[in-house]
Amino acid sequence: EKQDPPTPHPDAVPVAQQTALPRLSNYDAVDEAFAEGGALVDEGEIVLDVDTASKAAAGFVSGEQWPSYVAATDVEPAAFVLKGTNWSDQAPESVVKAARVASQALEKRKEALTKALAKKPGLSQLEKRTSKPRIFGEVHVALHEASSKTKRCFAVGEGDRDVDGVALTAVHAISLSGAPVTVSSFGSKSQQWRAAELAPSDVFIEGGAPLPILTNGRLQASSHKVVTEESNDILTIAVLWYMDGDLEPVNTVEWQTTDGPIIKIDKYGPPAYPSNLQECSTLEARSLRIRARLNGDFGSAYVGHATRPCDYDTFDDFLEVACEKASVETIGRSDLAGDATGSALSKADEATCLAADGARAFDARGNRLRSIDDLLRLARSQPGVVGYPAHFITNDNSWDSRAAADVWVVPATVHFVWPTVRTGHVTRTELRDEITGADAGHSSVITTLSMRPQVFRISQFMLEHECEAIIERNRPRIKPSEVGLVGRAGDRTRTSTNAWDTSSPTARDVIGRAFRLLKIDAQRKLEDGLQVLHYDKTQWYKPHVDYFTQRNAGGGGADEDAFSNAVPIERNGTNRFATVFLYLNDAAKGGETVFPLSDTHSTYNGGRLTTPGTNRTVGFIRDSDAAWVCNGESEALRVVPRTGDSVLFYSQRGDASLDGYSLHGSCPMIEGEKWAANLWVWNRPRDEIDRAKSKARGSNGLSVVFKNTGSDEVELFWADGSDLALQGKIAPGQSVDVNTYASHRFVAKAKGVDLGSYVMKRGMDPVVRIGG
Ligand SMILES: O=C(O)CCC(=O)C(=O)O
Ligand SMILES: [Fe+2]
Repeated sequence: EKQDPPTPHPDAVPVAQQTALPRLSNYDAVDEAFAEGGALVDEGEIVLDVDTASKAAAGFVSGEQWPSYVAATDVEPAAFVLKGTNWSDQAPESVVKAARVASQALEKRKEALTKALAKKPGLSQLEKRTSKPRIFGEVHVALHEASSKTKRCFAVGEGDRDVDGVALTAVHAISLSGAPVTVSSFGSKSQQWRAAELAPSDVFIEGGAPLPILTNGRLQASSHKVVTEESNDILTIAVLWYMDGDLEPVNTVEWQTTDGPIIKIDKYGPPAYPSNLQECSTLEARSLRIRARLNGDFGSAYVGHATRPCDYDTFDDFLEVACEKASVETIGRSDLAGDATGSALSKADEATCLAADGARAFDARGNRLRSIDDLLRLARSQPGVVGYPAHFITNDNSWDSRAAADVWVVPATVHFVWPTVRTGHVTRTELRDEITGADAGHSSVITTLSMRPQVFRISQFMLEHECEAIIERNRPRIKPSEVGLVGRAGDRTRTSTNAWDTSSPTARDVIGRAFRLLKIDAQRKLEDGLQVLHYDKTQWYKPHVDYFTQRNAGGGGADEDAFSNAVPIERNGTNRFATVFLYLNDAAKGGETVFPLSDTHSTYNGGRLTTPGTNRTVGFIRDSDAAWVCNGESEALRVVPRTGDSVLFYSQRGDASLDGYSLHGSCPMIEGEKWAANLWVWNRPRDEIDRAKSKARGSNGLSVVFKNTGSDEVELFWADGSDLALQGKIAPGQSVDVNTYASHRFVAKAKGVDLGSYVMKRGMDPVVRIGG
């Protein structure tokens, strides 16, 4: 389903053309046109004949300057806006009457509309900023000639300085032939078209945008698209009310009055309201494209909006408004979820957009934005059309335009996720710590490798000597890898060996850098420490996901409920969020990190291996497919290890839902050896799993040391039914630690001869001596 472009006003006129717009100088000419044409005006029923309306429109277009209102576009619809304390004295009678009908209809519905609006997301904060409750009225008149197919009327209000306004519009569409017309209105929040049949005295009412959509610095209440018979000219008279900061206005609303000075409205011109910021008083004030990084699939929330930084007095106001608006546009949109389940993004609406709660904003290169000045600097650096950056109004449907934004807002409780933009997209980033200055000068290049799952190569993430230091420290410490909540020796899906490095100085440096890459404040409880991995020839790691599900957290034998808090999208849920995977050497051949479900498959839709499994079978993949994704025929993304590079991928989408597409593994080593390390970073502190882990250990899990007390090398096997799975080789005098379970059985051999069989029991001596 094709999306409408984000906020940009479809009539957005490039600056160069704006100055060419005609201005009306003489209202009398308009009025005369109406009068001469013999407008038929009755109470409650207003009919203009085509000739009258056309003349009026022509009058608008050919005029020069007209005080207290502006004017017309040179393209259809011919439109004008009436505004100011005395506009009703100036407007043609017919327009005044029609506007009054519309406004009265609005008045009748006021209570219901404001109640409905109060329930909408984003308005809960309104009270906080309530200043003096005021309601402004404004009338938009547009003539839609019969010849055009698309007839639109935009009710565009003035920018609300503190951008918390609520707008309501009523449209009175008058068919000039007297036949009923259909008016469709596009709800800026619902993002849906609503249609109504209008008889001449009917008024179509729309509860307007609860949050501002600033278009050219204006509050766009709603846009009305008029659909009618081709042979029918239409005059639309839209009455726009906008309320400043109060949902229950105490004033009586008089549609035809506004307090405050006469304000010149120039539909495409500079804002008519005062701003503390000089920047806002010029046409050069640019909008920024705002998106929330809430849905990760396809790279980003490609629903976004534009706003001008100069319209905000404080950065926190900007953040709150931009974030709530972007969130509202994203949440509940199943079409943005993009996964097999099609489940809408929803839980993230619990996330708050208040800076004080931890909401933040970043530019597209991951730089944290902290002030209006930061925003203005960014806006000034944008090429393109004033008001709308050129790439924002493009028809180009490519991922670039859909997935790009100037500002990425991140509500509190979720994390920044690097915009993927498109495969091959490159960003350079500084990994310096803003506070301590650590890693100054260390910049890396981030290249998008896959949109779904979200995978990036970070080149030059580590220096060569750091890689060497980590290898050398851990070479003597590695032992057969553990998988799962309580490591299960003997899990044959993983044949590499590993060691945990949580504290060496190099490990700490690298972990700090990884947090800076992720834009998360470093915290021990958010990481698992560096896990160093070593693969010898033929060793591999079957594709899996790095996050825990209630199923895999059980560790195959541990309490199934051991870890019940594994749904990160739930309140306080925590799980692995991102993996920063480090390549410590160039693997000679094989050993690529493979992503079987990556969108790099040309047969992605409907092809082999394109579903992320089900909730209970996350990461499920047949052995034959696991082998297939590693051979050349498959187009699965395979990341070739390169010394010092890292691959970053996310196990959670931007709204903190788990992403089954993050399935990945290590292809078997064909030649040489592979040294690598992973850092798993959680979305919230991992206390919960630590508790679950000790509970599991306490019930069924055991930690046992197998010590070779003989003089021959011992091979230790885990007996999986009748299969023997090699766990590792133990040199004479050496030992290995194994995490296992009561009732599991191990077999030791030397030179192919059985030395013994050992059944694990609770309360057993944790040191098992083999041989000698
Ligand atoms: O070795 C690799 O390339 C992947 C390892 C992995 O998936 C992990 O450590 O979780
Ligand atoms: Fe993994």
